[in-house]
This record gives sequence, C-alpha cells and structure tokens, in this order.
Amino acid sequence: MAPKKHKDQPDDDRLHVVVRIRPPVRDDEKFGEGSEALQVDKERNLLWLLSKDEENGKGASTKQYVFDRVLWKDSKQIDAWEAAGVSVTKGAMEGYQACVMCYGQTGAGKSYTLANNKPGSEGIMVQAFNYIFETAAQDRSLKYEIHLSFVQIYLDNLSDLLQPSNAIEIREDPKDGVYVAGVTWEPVSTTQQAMNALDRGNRNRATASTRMNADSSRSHACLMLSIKCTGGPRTLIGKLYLVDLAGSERVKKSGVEGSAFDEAKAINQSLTTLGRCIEILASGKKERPPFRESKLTRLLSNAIGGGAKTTLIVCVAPTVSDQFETVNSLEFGLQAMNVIVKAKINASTDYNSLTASLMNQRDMKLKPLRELECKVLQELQPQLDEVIELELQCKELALQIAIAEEQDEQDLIEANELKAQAKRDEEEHRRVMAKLNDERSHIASELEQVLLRLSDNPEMARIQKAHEAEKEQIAARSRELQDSLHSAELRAAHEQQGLQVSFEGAMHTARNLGQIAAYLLQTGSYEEAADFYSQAKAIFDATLGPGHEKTLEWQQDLFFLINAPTIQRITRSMSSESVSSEAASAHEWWVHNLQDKSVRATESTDGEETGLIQGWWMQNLFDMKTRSRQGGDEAGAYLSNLFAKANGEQTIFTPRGTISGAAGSLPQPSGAEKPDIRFASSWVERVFQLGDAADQVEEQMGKAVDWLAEAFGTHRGKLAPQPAALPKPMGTPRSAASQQADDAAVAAAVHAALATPRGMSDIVDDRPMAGAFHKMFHSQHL
Ligand SMILES: Nc1ncnc2c1ncn2[C@@H]1O[C@H](COP(=O)(O)OP(=O)(O)OP(=O)(O)O)[C@@H](O)[C@H]1O
Repeated sequence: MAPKKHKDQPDDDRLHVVVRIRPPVRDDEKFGEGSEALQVDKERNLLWLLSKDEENGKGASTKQYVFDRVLWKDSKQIDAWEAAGVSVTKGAMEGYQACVMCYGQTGAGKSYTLANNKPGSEGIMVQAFNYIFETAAQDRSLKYEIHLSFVQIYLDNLSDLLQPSNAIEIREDPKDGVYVAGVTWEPVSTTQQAMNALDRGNRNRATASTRMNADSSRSHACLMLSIKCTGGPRTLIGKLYLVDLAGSERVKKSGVEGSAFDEAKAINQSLTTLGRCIEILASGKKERPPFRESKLTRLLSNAIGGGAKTTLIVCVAPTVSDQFETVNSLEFGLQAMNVIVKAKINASTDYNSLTASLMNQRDMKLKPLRELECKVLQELQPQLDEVIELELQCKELALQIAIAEEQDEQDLIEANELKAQAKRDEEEHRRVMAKLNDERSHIASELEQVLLRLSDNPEMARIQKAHEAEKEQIAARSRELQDSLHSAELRAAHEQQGLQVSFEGAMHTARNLGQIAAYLLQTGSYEEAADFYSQAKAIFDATLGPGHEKTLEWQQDLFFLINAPTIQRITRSMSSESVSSEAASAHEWWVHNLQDKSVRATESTDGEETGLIQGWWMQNLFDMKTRSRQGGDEAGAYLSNLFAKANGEQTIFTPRGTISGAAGSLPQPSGAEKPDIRFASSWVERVFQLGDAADQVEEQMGKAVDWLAEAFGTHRGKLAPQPAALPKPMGTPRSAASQQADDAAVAAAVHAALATPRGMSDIVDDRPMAGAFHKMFHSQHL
C-alpha cells in the first residue's frame, strides 16, 4: 500500500518513516511456528505483511507497504544510523529542530535501535554523539557549544533523568515554542561525556521485566541536545530530540497487573494521543492536534508539529504472533508519512560577529591574492622603476616641447613683426625713392630748361671762354712746378748721397779717433785720450744722436780694445800644455802665439822689441795683421775676424765689427756663458771723463780686469809666465827692413783711416786732433 501524500509535497518536506524489523530474539519467535510474517523488497523499500485472521485462524491476506526505508532483520546498527540518523543530526547542527523517534510495540527493538550503548552495536544516540563532536572538531572556524538534557515521562509525569530531584515542567514560549523549564542542561564536548550522561540517565529510567521484554522500558525517554554554533555569519541553535517511546502493548497479551497495568495504560493512552495528533497532522486539516492531552504529545509538539526535521522509526517484531501490533505500527508509520514538515532554522544574526566573519572570510580569500600581488610587484619592481623613470623622462620632454613650442610661437610672432617692419621699411624706401626720382626728374627738367636759356645768353659764352683760358694757365703753372719739384728731388737725392758719404766718413773717423784715444789711455796720456774720446763721442752724438745703439757698441769695442792685453794674458793662462809651432788648429796657434809675443815683449827692454806691455798688443796686432796680409794664413784670418773689419777692399785696423762675436769666440775656460758686457759703455764713458786722475783710471782699469777675470776665468797677475814650457817664437825675428815695411804699412793704414771724406774737416778742424794724432803716431811707430 503506497503512502498517501499531500498534493505536490516533496519528500524532503514531510515526516520520514523508516521501518526496522528486528530479528527473532524470543524463544517463541525462534522456535514457534509461522514465524515468517513479513517479506521485504530491500531495493524498493517494499514490505509485505503476510497476515492471517488471528481470530478465526482462517486464510491469510497479503498487505503491501512502502516506506522511506525498510530495514530487514539482518540490518546493522550502522544501517539504521544512516537511514534515520545522519540527515536529522546534520539538520540539528545546521540550526534546525530535528527529531528521531522510535515507535513500536514493546520488545520490538526501539531501545536497541536508539539507545544501545554496547560496543560494536551502538545505537543512533551514540552515533549521533560521534557525528556531532567529530564534525565540530573538523571546522575550527566555527565554535560549537553542546548541552545535553535527558527526561522521561512516566505515568504521564515528566522527570529529569540527569537530576531526578529537579522539579521540571513543560512550558511554552511564543517564540521558541515548547521547552522544559528547570531541566538540567549538561554541557558536553566529547562522545564520552555524552555517553556518561546517557548512562546516568538510563540508570534513572523506569524499566521492568515483562513477558514481552525482559528489560522493558516503562516510560517514554527523550534525550535532548542543544547545539549552538557561533563563528559563522549567524548564530545557530539547533535542537536534536532522540525519543525512545515506551512500547504499546496489549494488556491481555502481556498479562500485566497492578502498577504495571497502570504503566501500560498510561503508555497506551499517551500513544493513542500521539496517534490522534499524527492523524490530524497527516490529514492536512486545520484542526489543532490535541498536543496538550498528554505530556508526551505536548513535549513532542515541536518535533511532530511540522516545525522540525523528523524521522520516525517504526520497529516491528518479525513474527506472526505480533502481527496485530505490527499492523498497527505500520499503519501509524504510514499515516505519519503524510505529516507535512516545514522546518525552520533557529538562527540569530549577530551583526558584529557577522561582519567580523565576513571580513575574516574576505581576508582569507584576499590573502593569496595579496601574496601574489607582493610577489609580482617584487618581481616587476625593476621594470616598474624603469617605467616610472621613462614616464618622468617623457613628462620632462613634453614640458621641453611645450616650452619650445611656446618659444617657437614667440619667435614666429617676432619674425612676423620683423617681416612686417621690413615690409613697411621697404614700402617707405620705395616711397622715398619714388619721391626722390620725381624730384630729380623735376630738377633735371628745370636744369635742362635753365641750360637751354643760358646757351642763348652772350654773357654766359664770355664767362666760359674766360674759364677755359684760366684752366690753361693753371696747367702751365702745374707743369712748371712739377719740373721744379723733380729738380729739387734730384738735388735732394744728391745731397742725401753726399750726406751718406759724409756720415760714413764721420763714423770711420770717429772710430779711429776712439782707437787713438784707447791707445793714448794705455800709454798713460789720459788728457789726450780724453780729448780724442770726446772728439769721437761728439761725432757719434752729432751723427747718430746720444745713446744710439751703434754708439753703445762702439764704446763696448773700446772696452775690449783698452783691455786687450788683459784678454790676451787671460787667454794665455788657459794654455795648460805646450803646443808646438805646428799647432793643430788656428785657435791653438793664436793662443800660443799671443802668449809667446807677450813673453817676448815683457822680457825685451831694448832694441827692436822695446815697448811697454800696455803697448805691446797694438804692435803685435799690427804684426799679425801684416802677416795675415802677407801669408793669408788662418791665424791672420782669425785675428782679422776678431779685431778688424773689412771696409771695402781695404782692410783697416779697427776693433769695430765683431767684438761682440769676438767676446763669444774667446776661449771661456770657466764655462760656456757669454760675458755680460752691457756695463762696458758706461765704463768707457767714465774712464775718459776722469781726466788726469790716473789713480782713478787705474782703479777703473782694475775693475775692468776683475770683470774680465771673472768673465774669462782668471785674474791678472795670478798666472806667472811659463818660460820653460813656452815654445820658441814663431818665425824669425823681424829685420829692420821688415819692421820698416810694417811701419810703412801702418802709416799707410793710418793715413787711409784719416783720409778725410767730405765733411770730415768740419768735424776735426776746430780741434787739435789731427796734429796730435800725427804726432802720436810718428813718435810711436813712424
Ligand atoms: N535488531 C536487533 N538485533 C538484535 N537484537 C535485537 C534487535 N532489536 C531488538 N533486539 C533485542 O530484542 C529485545 C527487545 O528489544 P528492546 O528492549 O529494544 O525492545 P523495546 O522495543 O525497547 O521494548 P520496550 O518497549 O519493552 O522497552 C532485546 O533483548 C534486544 O536486545
């Protein structure tokens, strides 16, 4: 027989019913006849009742039932748990009110299925404990608080099995529905704690041994678990009712009497009320079930009234002898399957904890994302830095471009202004030019008209003719002036030429006068020397001007000329070894020859070689000069180069020319530095200006000698002659004829030197120079 269902009612929204057929346990079941009263189709959850008319003992009819689940005799406790306990317990943990209730005749296996705590065959209660605490332990994010309460209804009296002395009563709350006021709620957090409480309660439960069940429950027992779950979005408070109903029994059959009879009567009454409530609930009528007629229905009103997820386990005995009770139980279950259930979650929302929970969930979900972000940012940091750098560069470039564009615009504006200005200037220029052209054309036409008028005027013709004549006169005068100028230029050139000759003659004369002055100085004729020097200096000043460079050079020449003997002596002192007449070089020959001559001059006191040491050099030089002219040897050339200057073809004795070169060409034993002779000019000037102060002249001469010694490496007087080492004088001593010839040559040279060019007489006539000169030379050499 198929269960009657409400129209369009899904299975999940009605009370579920599981039928369990226990195995035969009583002796009469095991060994009695007709024990097989039921057949099942496990796959399709079908059950057939092989009923027979017990009263008449006649015939039999087969009745078919379909339940949500049918557990045959061989089913295990785990099968019952999975069929009836799991989904309900799970619902309680999700905040629903949930209920597993075992219904059936006495001894049908209700307590075994629900409350058995023997190891290996634990009932649904123990299985539920395990499930609840294991599930709570698995989800650490949620916090579960579980309390256990255990009550019984005995003789329609409610009592607390955990604390029997408690006065408890059923009350009803408009919001929470029915509850047991004053009952013990014992906190439990492990299966063992819950089982301990269960054992304690069971020990307090009313049981008795009956014919039908050696350990028959004489009360309805209800284990209640309150499951509070926090830490999620909402606070959930689920309730699980595990109800072990006392078994219905036929008093006649069980044979109870006395108090047991009263117990059976109370049990049956409460079960009858339960049946009526189920009947009304299953009918769908709006009639209110009579929950309040018994403590049992009142207590279970929440569980069976449609507000809970409820599974009813109908326990039946397998034997034909119990078929009457079995039919009743199956019919009860069949009816219960039509009870509509609209379970509601008992949840309250704590918005603070909800917010915290949501934020926690969000953070947990965002955590890997943020970690990934950090990792990516770390890996991309160099590229990001580069991008930022590039962006900065781009911005800077953009700024520069903007500035440049602005500058360009400014430049463009200025350029346009300049162009406009240029255009205006050009137009102004054109306008002015046009005006000038107009004026010029106007003036030209006026002039043309004037000329036309003048060409016809006789006075104008006369003026023109006079003008032409005047022009011719001016041209003739110009030609005359040009001729005069040309003549003057020719005269001036001639004069210039004459002046040049006079100048050179004057220079020549002045040098010779200076030479004589030097000679006179060395002979001790200081006054005459000064006079000759003054004459020579006057010529230099007159012709070149005071302080002229050539005058200075001349004075320096005089310095060397005056000090020539000392130079010679110093030079001699440089000879550290004897040199034969076959000297290796002109230089060596010159050195030794001068030395030789000096010695000879010093030693000679009479005869042909007489003369003071101071005068020796002049004679010697003359001698060398003569040799040079006669022999043309290198020594002569050297000497000539040193102390003479070519003047045309005629070689004139003069220190002029290469004295500075001579100073450089002189041997310099103390070093390569050229002697600084800049002081020589003032020295010469002072010496000749000292007049007859012979001592002072000597002093000055001494200073010059010191300078020479310093410059050329020795000191006068320090080096004694070395006669023993000296070579023999060169050549043979001169004969008188030779001397005479030489003197004649000298005289000729002096005359040649004094051959007065044009203008020379003017210079020397007013002075006694010429006479003194002739007198001096004649007395010394001629
Ligand atoms: N499925 C089963 N397998 C094995 N033994 C069972 C089974 N069901 C019940 N029994 C045994 O049957 C006997 C009666 O069971 P139980 O006490 O559970 O019946 P009951 O319906 O609770 O009876 P009562 O209403 O009188 O309390 C017990 O000895 C029990 O061990």
